[in-house]
Amino acid sequence: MRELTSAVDLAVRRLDPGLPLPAYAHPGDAGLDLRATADHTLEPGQRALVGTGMAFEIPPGYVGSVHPRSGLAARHGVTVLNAPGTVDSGYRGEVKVNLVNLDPTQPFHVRRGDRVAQLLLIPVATARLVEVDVLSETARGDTGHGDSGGFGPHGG
Ligand SMILES: O=c1ccn([C@H]2C[C@H](O)[C@@H](COP(=O)(O)OP(=O)(O)OP(=O)(O)O)O2)c(=O)[nH]1
Ligand SMILES: [Mg+2]
Repeated sequence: MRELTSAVDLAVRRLDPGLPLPAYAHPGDAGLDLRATADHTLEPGQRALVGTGMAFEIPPGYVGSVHPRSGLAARHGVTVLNAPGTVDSGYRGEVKVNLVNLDPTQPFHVRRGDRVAQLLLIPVATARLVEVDVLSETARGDTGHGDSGGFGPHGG
């Protein structure tokens, strides 16, 4: 893979100096892996707000997006309850991960230092609302929620 040609500066404060900075596991990865500051046991169906020990200064025009790790979901049924979590650019507190164990039978053990989620830095527009009486016409109009067909090879 070619070297990164562009990256956005992201200020980070380590509230827990014992943990490494969040990092991309591979060049080209979209998410910085976030680690847990403490041990947690999640019984089936249980959730926990897991500290990451990191506070960020998300640049204006961006949002920090807290995503699940697909390996945790596939192997253990563990995901981020509010996925994707929204870290506002004005937020200066510790980023926390609302981790939930959806496995019906197996408890899940988080250990300090485990990578529990990933943070994506995503451009986001701020809307300036313009109230109107009529919206512009389109081919779709107001159809949605499956109006174009269901699932399956033939569109259902
Ligand atoms: O997964 C997440 C989601 C949010 N936050 C922090 C950063 C974010 O800026 C703040 C508020 O999040 P959000 O707007 O999603 O929550 P809310 O329920 O609307 O709370 P508030 O009224 O404080 O905005 O909480 C996290 O640390 N992790
Ligand atoms: Mg909010």
